[in-house]
Amino acid sequence: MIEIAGLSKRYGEKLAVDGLTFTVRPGTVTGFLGPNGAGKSTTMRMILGLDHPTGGDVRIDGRHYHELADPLTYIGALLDAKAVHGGRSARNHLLCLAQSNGIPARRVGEVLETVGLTAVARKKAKGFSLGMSQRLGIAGALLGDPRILMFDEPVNGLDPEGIHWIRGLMKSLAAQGRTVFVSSHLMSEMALTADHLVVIGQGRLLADTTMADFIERNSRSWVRIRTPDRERLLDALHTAGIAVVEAGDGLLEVDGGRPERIGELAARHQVVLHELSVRQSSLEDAFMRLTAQSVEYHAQPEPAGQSWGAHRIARTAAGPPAPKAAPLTTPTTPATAPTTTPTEG
Ligand SMILES: Nc1ncnc2c1ncn2[C@@H]1O[C@H](COP(=O)(O)OP(=O)(O)OP(=O)(O)O)[C@@H](O)[C@H]1O
Repeated sequence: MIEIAGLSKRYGEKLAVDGLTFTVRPGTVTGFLGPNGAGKSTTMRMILGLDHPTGGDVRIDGRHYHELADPLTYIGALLDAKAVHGGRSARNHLLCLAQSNGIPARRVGEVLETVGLTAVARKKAKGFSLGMSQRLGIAGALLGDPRILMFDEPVNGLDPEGIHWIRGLMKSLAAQGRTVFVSSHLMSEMALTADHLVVIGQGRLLADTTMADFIERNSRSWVRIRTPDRERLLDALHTAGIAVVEAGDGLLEVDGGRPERIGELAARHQVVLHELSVRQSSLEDAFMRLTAQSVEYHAQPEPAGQSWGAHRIARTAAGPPAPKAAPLTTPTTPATAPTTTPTEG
């Protein structure tokens, strides 16, 4: 277990980590998400005692990192895949780590096998691709057979087979009851791997919740309609008490995922439909909404409005709700209230 309490880190004027409190528990993969510069790596460095906190506390199974004898046997980490002496072979690099942590040399062969580097074990690390270096870093993390594993952006540089492999590895480590803490800035990646999510932005905690809860709160669907009989359909929808928004390009949208009622209503009023489709918001969109205020480096202005930024049609009695980002901090227990409000009877 990793316990983080009121953790802060200041670099001069920059408050990189700002009062973070959360716990990473065993038996699950916990995804650590945040946009670039959010403070993920700084937090991970403080967990490993590589950076000194300005305030707060980090404990690994109840102890500070520097209090751990043979720390690699408690917590294994991959922070920077290229932080390896390039002149050493993969095998020698791991042997040095093993010797300094009281780990038997036979583990070196085992972890090289696990990460698929046996064939290049005697090659110098400086010749490794980023993907091979990631695998070597993961081998180093696994070396001491630790109960806690921490990976900073582990899929970086891996090919699709490698990405598939690392997902499986993380899940199997968690299934063995280990604590697995993995950072990413890709929600879509975490959705496939993590059971729990800790989201930060500009060093602050934005969400600490289960993946299932995040999906339940943020999975929205709506019905998209294209019709040449726009006015007649609007009248019919209005009379039926169904709220609708105009989404530009002549498109109409109704919150919720029940196209049957709209299709039947259109048929009753002899309205021609050119499109009636159910659309689903992506978790990546939800993550971007959650962190929108805390993105440090914008490559370009905010993208032109998703449909829900579209203006509501004045004649509707009650339009569908604006999208809700997850609350600033969410409980670890599943939520009961869905974010989508039904718009029709
Ligand atoms: N040694 C340092 N000196 C000064 N500022 C630093 C230092 N390390 C990190 N920072 C700053 O602290 C903030 C958090 O950086 P950090 O690398 O922890 O973010 P991150 O979430 O890991 O980002 P990324 O996803 O881009 O790796 C950034 O603004 C960064 O510029």
